[in-house]
Amino acid sequence: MRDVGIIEIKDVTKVFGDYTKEVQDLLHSNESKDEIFKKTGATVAVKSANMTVEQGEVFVVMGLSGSGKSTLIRLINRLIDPTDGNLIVKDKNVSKLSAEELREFRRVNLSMVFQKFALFPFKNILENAAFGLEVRKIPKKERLEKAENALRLVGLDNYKTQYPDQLSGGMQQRVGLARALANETDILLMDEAFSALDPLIRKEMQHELLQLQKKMKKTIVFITHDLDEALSIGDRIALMKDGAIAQVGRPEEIVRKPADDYVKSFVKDIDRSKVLKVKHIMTPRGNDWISDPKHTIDSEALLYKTFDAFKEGVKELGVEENGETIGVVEFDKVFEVLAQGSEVNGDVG
Ligand SMILES: Nc1ncnc2c1ncn2[C@@H]1O[C@H](COP(=O)(O)OP(=O)(O)OP(=O)(O)O)[C@@H](O)[C@H]1O
Repeated sequence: MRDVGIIEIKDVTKVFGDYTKEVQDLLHSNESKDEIFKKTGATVAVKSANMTVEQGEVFVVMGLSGSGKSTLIRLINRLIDPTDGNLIVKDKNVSKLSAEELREFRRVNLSMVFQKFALFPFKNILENAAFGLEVRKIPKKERLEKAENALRLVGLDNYKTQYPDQLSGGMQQRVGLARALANETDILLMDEAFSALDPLIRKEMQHELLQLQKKMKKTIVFITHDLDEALSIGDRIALMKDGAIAQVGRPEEIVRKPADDYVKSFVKDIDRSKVLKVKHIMTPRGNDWISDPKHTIDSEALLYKTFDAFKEGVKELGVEENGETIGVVEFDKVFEVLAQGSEVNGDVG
């Protein structure tokens, strides 16, 4: 892990409309987005946002419609220019790049996956997956090879000669993912990438993304308005409200230690056993480790999956990742986490 994040968002504000002195003063005096719009006609899409995305993590940006998620992701690849603040991606200040530098920078570093993306009906799956590379004028042989590798990663290599209308919605979305993976960039920006899929397929895609991520170790910024999705795939989550970031934290922090009443209201009705994973509450294997517990569970398993073992009288489970025991989860801890309510800023750890 690097000392600094791969993406650093520093005091970034985006205002649509004129950034007049009046707007700036209202922002400084912490006036609400609605009031600023009423008084000036300017929309505050992102407000003094600060966050750091670490290399190799799945960083989820979550919030209601209009909270500023899409604007934030578009600021990262500078499809939108910030009104104020700095965006540092891989040590480069993206706001300062010339048009030419920006094009090259995006090509090497950033790929984007959208909810809806154009698959060309007259191109087969392989050609569709290679389309991003075609735009970049990569020679045909090379781009088809890369696209084929990417299709293999998403489990679609057997379908490469099919056409989009022969594939299900979930499979089509995988082609979109393959198209982004074929670019071989370190960073993937995913904007509501699974939101158009029906619930079961969506769960499946979330699972596959995490499996892929274990192999690829990309840095993924994933936007969603769905709390379950955020909790299930995010290493960390930023929750946005009216353009501001209300909290950044690991899933269990968001659920157990909401930073304010807004975050608390977001998480209050969730079934913790179905969103928190074993890895979220385990005690990591330390120097004082004596021996592996007899019974084990996968680190990605949801908490309710521990119930059967605990019902049998087992008191603790070894937590496994890639066949290695990385920690332990005790019955008492699971019980404590499921039994307690969340406390705003409370010390519940
Ligand atoms: N091009 C634009 N011009 C003016 N206002 C805009 C523009 N794009 C976004 N906005 C406004 O900025 C705010 C943030 O929008 P944004 O699309 O980033 O939110 P979001 O959280 O991604 O919402 P959704 O989930 O509905 O896509 C909203 O109030 C929106 O109306």
